[in-house]
Amino acid sequence: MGSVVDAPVVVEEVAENMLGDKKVTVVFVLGGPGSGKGTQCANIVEHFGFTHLSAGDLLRAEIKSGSENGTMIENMIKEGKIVPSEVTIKLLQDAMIKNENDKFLIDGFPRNEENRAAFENVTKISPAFVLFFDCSEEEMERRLLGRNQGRVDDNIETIRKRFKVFVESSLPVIEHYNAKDKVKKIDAAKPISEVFEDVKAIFAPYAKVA
Ligand SMILES: Nc1ncnc2c1ncn2[C@@H]1O[C@H](COP(=O)(O)OP(=O)(O)O)[C@@H](O)[C@H]1O
Ligand SMILES: Nc1ccn([C@@H]2O[C@H](COP(=O)(O)OP(=O)(O)O)[C@@H](O)[C@H]2O)c(=O)n1
Ligand SMILES: [Mg+2]
Repeated sequence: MGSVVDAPVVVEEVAENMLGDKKVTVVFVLGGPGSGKGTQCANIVEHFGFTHLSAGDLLRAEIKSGSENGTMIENMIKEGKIVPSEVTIKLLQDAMIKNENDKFLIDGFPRNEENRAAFENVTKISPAFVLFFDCSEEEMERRLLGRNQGRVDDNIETIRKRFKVFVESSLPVIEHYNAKDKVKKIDAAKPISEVFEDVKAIFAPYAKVA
């Protein structure tokens, strides 16, 4: 009988950041509700050739499509609660597979530890970095109440609940990545163009080759 020490070690290779046969770059864009994630993602798409995937937009599209999960998602959004990870991850994964780009901004995800761990386990994708828009609740509240997109969750009652969820569930995710030196924090309280100047400096290495 061969000793345990002599036994060949079989290392199972897990291909990191592969989506089918393409290698992808993913940036998580996080920050409280109203911090300007969607606004800045649109700028990044235009200047740096990323594809923007907003978890909230994908969930709202799922409600509109009349999917069997629609009512559950709608109720959770109205309450400011976080939809079960499997639903959101499937939407994000499908969107990345369908798109031929290999650079994605994932906006508003992961919003809690369950989101984060499940995404890592299911996709084996880790973010290149996490862009964190830091903004006071006072300013975010002002922006959300003026957003005027007809959203069922942009009312003061739901906004308060979303702030609480952000502090209790989403900030720990940012802390997790901060401990790995992966967080790039931006002062998001400034005017849109000034915030984008700071964003641009971070994305410079990803500049499109003309
Ligand atoms: N830096 C900023 N200064 C003032 N208003 C902003 C700024 N960034 C975004 N906004 C406005 O605030 C609202 C929320 O922005 P949005 O990008 O939808 O935030 P998020 O996706 O983080 O909730 C929108 O009406 C947007 O036009
Ligand atoms: N990862 C996510 C992202 C959004 N959501 C839900 O979608 C709502 C709106 O998310 P959003 O990212 O569009 O909101 P903003 O931060 O952009 O204002 C959240 O309050 C959650 O109810 C979720 O459940 N899980
Ligand atoms: Mg948004």
